[in-house]
Amino acid sequence: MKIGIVGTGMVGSAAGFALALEGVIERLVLVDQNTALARAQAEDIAHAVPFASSVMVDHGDYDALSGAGAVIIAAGVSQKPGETRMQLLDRNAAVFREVVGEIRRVCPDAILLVASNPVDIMTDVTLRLSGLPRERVIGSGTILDTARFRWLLARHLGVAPRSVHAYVLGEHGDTEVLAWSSARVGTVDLSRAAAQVGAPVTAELRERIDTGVRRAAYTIIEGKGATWYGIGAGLSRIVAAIARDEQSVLSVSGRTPNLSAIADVTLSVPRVVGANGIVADLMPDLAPEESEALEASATMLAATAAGVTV
Ligand SMILES: NC(=O)C1=CN([C@@H]2O[C@H](COP(=O)(O)OP(=O)(O)OC[C@H]3O[C@@H](n4cnc5c(N)ncnc54)[C@H](O)[C@@H]3O)[C@@H](O)[C@H]2O)C=CC1
Ligand SMILES: CC(=O)C(=O)O
Repeated sequence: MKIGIVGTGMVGSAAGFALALEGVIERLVLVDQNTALARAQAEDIAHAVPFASSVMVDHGDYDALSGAGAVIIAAGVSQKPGETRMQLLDRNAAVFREVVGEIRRVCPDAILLVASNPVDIMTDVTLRLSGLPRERVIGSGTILDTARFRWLLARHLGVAPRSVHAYVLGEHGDTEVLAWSSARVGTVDLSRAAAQVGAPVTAELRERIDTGVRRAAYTIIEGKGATWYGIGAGLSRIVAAIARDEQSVLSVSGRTPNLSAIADVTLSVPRVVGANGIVADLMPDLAPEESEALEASATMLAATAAGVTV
């Protein structure tokens, strides 16, 4: 599969690097309004290929995306220290009005994979700008928050993150919902598993992990200006699910027609992802307070998206 990346700053280049190492695609094309940057990133990533795979890495203008099966959009501005994701909305919506039209002109059938923030709103904007069916417009959503949740739980429990099955739902942002009640270790309910490995889940631990997940971007941006490795790997994971038609369950953002009382809202729940994009949604059972928090997140996202004219 040929994959395009539009926006080759920290996030786009990290995704490209992860894809080059993973090697599940055949071709990678990098596009940026800063053509010197796209060229340099492509050359640098290409120099990693001989160590890992045989992905063909190029840069180019939009026409070079022709034939791409999926295009990652990581163009636009990112948060400065202290800034929220939502504060990027107007600037990134303006970028997307240009970028989505160009991608659609060249590769009308490509799946669009949105990373730019606020990612749920940008995914909704992309869906409306592109006119694509909902299954072909995917936001990275809470794939990164879910990884952060699993990482912190795994460290506490002393098990591999891959053996922790837990999801973050709703917004990729301040109102996100950690689904503690449906978390499992192997097949065992989290609190019973925690008791069995001698690492109980206390209220203090829940508070610490909740803050660690919800505030991760802020603390990393404070320390190094941006986040890129986690999301780069997450984007590569979503592309792999598409390229290999895996039908893997991933927490990604997409238009959701049937979430409680809200008719149409773009947010994350676990979804089955394969060659055609989002194939099905898999809503976990939630505790009442988690359902309430998810509804609040959805209400905020639906109202914010409705305020953006495309
Ligand atoms: N979804 C997630 O989990 C995450 C999302 N992000 C978001 O990803 C986005 C990119 O972040 P970074 O790579 O750190 O920013 P960056 O500033 O390093 O890169 C953005 C790139 O977009 C390019 N660009 C801007 N306008 C463009 C246009 N009209 N056409 C083509 N290219 C254009 C710029 O030239 C720049 O190279 C931000 O919105 C950031 O908040 C960042 C981390 C995690
Ligand atoms: C920046 C961002 O959205 C994140 O690292 O979660």
